[in-house]
Amino acid sequence: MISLKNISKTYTSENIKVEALKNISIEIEEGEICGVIGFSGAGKSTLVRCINLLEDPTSGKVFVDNQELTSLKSKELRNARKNIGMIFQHFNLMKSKTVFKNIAYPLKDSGLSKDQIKTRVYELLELVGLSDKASSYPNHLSGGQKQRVAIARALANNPKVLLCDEATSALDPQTTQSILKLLKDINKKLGLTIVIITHEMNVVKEICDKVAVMDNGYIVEQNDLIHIFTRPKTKVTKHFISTVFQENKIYELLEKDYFLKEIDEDELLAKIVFVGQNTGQAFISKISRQFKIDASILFGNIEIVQATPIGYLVVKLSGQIENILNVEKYLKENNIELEVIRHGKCNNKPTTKCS
Ligand SMILES: Nc1ncnc2c1ncn2[C@@H]1O[C@H](COP(=O)(O)OP(=O)(O)OP(=O)(O)O)[C@@H](O)[C@H]1O
Repeated sequence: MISLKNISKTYTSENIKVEALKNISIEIEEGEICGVIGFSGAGKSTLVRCINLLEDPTSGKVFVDNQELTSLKSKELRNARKNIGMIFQHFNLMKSKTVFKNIAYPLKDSGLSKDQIKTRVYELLELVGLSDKASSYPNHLSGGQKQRVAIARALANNPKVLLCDEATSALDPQTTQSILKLLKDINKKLGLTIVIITHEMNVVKEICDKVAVMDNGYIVEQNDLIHIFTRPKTKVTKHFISTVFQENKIYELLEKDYFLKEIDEDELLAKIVFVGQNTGQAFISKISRQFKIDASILFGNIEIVQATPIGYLVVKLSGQIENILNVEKYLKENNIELEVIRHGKCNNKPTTKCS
């Protein structure tokens, strides 16, 4: 549905050049929800604004619904843009107009009669759960309600794509959940393709099928959600995953706790990540029995990602080095990821693998 091919974008102002996007390519399938995550300044907004050509790429091609937008003249582009709705962090509603008029606004040149517009607006109000707010003004609505109006307005022309630029960043966690649920419902009901820009992995975790991770103008990693969660490759992806599992807090605790910091020669501190069916297996007692090692669970967490449980444990394994290496091998063979945090034999240096 969306295809970006070798997109670069360089901003030039007062002779200063900023390369916001560097040769980016991504394919987003019809009906998919794709999250774009990255730190501030990574290029996320620029990327999403290149999809509807609110920003003109410096080079590269943009295709939406099999149409190359980058080759269109301005009138054709205006028409093509009706296929792409967009919502923003601060809602961008017209304060002096009622909810009804805000939603009706994009329909003004649609050729629909007054009655048809009224029917359409009420349909949209029902879709976003605000049937009783038609005559309210934006200032009398909560943040979540304002974003619902913005969603209704973005969907007025029956677009096939919805772009969401930090759409939940100004909302509290509970309202964020309700807006994400609404987006998921709309995605299912209308088969809408959705691109969500965010800096929160919890948002991605909640509704995305696929994730693109951005850093310094590049997409450094893109994959389906479970893959990103269980086998992140880059440092920046690992950082975002760790925010969900609260990994940083775990490491802080480990640093503070003298006894864990100074583990014995025959001890190993490791992170174990396991997915789906593996979460139900008694692999801790299995490795303990089979390889004659002691295994203590120091921290544990199971997150549900797209209806798939992902388990995360920090364990201390004690035993002979050969046995511990066999444990590593066994877990790998069973598709369970083990990452060494610290090994006693390596003078407690973090993330050092011993053999
Ligand atoms: N209109 C502009 N003129 C010049 N530079 C710009 C412009 N818009 C963005 N930039 C620069 O391009 C880079 C990418 O910005 P962008 O807003 O796309 O990042 P972002 O990941 O969306 O950041 P944030 O999460 O803070 O919104 C930044 O270095 C930014 O300063």
